[in-house]
Amino acid sequence: MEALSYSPSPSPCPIPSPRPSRRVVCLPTRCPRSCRVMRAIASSSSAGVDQGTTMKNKGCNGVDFKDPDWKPKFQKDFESRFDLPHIRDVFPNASPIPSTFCLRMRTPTEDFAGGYPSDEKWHGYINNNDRVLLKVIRYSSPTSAGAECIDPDCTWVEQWVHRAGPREEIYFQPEEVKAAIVTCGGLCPGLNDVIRHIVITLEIYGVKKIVGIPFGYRGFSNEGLTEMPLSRKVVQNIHLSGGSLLGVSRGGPPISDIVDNMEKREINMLFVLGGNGTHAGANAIHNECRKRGLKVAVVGVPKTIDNDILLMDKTFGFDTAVEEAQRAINSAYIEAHSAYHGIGVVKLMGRSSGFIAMHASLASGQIDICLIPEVPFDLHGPHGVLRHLKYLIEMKGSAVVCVAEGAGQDFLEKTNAKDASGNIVLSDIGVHVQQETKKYFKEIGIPADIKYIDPTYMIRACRANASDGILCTVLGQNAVHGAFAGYSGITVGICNTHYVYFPIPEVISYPRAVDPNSRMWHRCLTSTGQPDFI
Ligand SMILES: Nc1ncnc2c1ncn2[C@@H]1O[C@H](COP(=O)(O)OP(=O)(O)O)[C@@H](O)[C@H]1O
Ligand SMILES: O=P(O)(O)OC[C@H]1O[C@](O)(COP(=O)(O)O)[C@@H](O)[C@@H]1O
Ligand SMILES: [Mg+2]
Repeated sequence: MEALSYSPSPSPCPIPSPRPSRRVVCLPTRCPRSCRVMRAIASSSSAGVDQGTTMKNKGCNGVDFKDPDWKPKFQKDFESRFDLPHIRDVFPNASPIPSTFCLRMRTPTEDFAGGYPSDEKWHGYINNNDRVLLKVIRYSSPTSAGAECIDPDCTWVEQWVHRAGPREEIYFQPEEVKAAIVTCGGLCPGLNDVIRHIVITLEIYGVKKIVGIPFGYRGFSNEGLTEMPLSRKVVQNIHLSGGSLLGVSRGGPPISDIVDNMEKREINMLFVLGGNGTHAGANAIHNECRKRGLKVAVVGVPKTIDNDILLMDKTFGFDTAVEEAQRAINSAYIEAHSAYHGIGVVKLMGRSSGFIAMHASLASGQIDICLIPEVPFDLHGPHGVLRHLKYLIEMKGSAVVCVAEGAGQDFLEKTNAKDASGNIVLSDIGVHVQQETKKYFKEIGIPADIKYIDPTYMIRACRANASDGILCTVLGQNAVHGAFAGYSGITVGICNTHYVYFPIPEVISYPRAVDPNSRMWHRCLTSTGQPDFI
């Protein structure tokens, strides 16, 4: 094959045409989407930032920046938002007992007779007042790359969240606990690892009654689905395979029915593994339990390979999914590279967030065009994707496109269909890109060999890799610690490499998305060499 000289982009500049820099100028949480993306349009040379009249004086959290005390007020508000709901809020007289969690276990037959591990002191407890910094960069200017500012001057405001871990005092007697685990939504690598570690940790606390709820929230309906007794023995090897031991589902009964069912089964600790929808459900269950005066701890573990949960470094399974996507991308690359004028198209998951596509493209280094829902593009026209594909075929003989499932939905006919959970059923952008590419090359009279690969379910049905396995372990353990500490309506996450608890509403107020002005997206663009497609 003749070697062609290749410059990654038709423009003289290898990086796509300069965009106006975008700054998120308010705290993401609690901001409506319109406000959240309110941005300072600053020319890259401009030191000053025109934040628009709204942001000049009033932030989207309703903060009046003219008020000299806005900062302490903001911090107070932040603290109350991130305060963790606790059993004591409903049962003020609930008194704690010393923790039964101890890592220095003795052989059960000797010192374990009472059901608890050794009573030897283990000084590894978390203090209730321990905190983790949510934001760790002190931006000196709103024009600093990636600056997330609260006020127009980008003032440094410490934002602390609660540290996760075992407490010295607990609010549940282990022998009175009936713990249930439920996995909802789509699959994700690592679900079994989390289940395993929740069960193991519960047993270390001394809990004997542990059950799995089959097939997500549906398992709480009266559909004849029986709960699955869980123990260390049952879960010992479940992490060796993907999927969920308990099964998953979308949809399910109303919240009041779920809580009725929990009451009937006497469940007073519920561990909920799922994404945005599942967490909305978990929070509603938590509120319903409070309304009914039930002493129940509801704790979430965020599960989404889309990585679209707010405030966390990442969610479990994401790394595995990205790694697994490499296989599909590499196959597409080999197919494309081996064919005469070969074009590979790979569709990856990502309903509204393009994290998997972006990270997989970046990791592979084999993608020429990455299309994600957050970045609009034209397929046709002088700046469209197809024109660029022609350029790539002429210049280097092959090309590989990675498209996230939620990208380019405007080009497709809307089905208006929803799945059982109420999520919009998307049309297939991968097939569309494939078909339009075929048509385009036929029209312009250039032969092209287009191969479409859709590894959608393969990347989420696999077993967690080692680093996700460890993440799942820590999250699962911390979920149990949170419940025993008396918290409810919380979820657990990794934040700046530390493990923390968040009140559920703070992490699901909207799906986390790729910022098209982030340095990561720009890194992806430098890797693909793609221009703007608008
Ligand atoms: N707003 C909501 N309130 C209560 N339950 C919800 C809500 N949205 C979704 N659910 C329930 O959560 C479960 C999982 O939701 P789904 O959107 O399918 O997955 P994910 O949790 O991964 O986002 C389903 O059983 C669904 O019925
Ligand atoms: O075919 P299913 O089960 O609806 O799953 C498809 C969906 O799963 C996801 O990967 C993850 O969705 P959830 O977080 O809601 O499970 C989406 O990107 C995708 O649209
Ligand atoms: Mg979801």
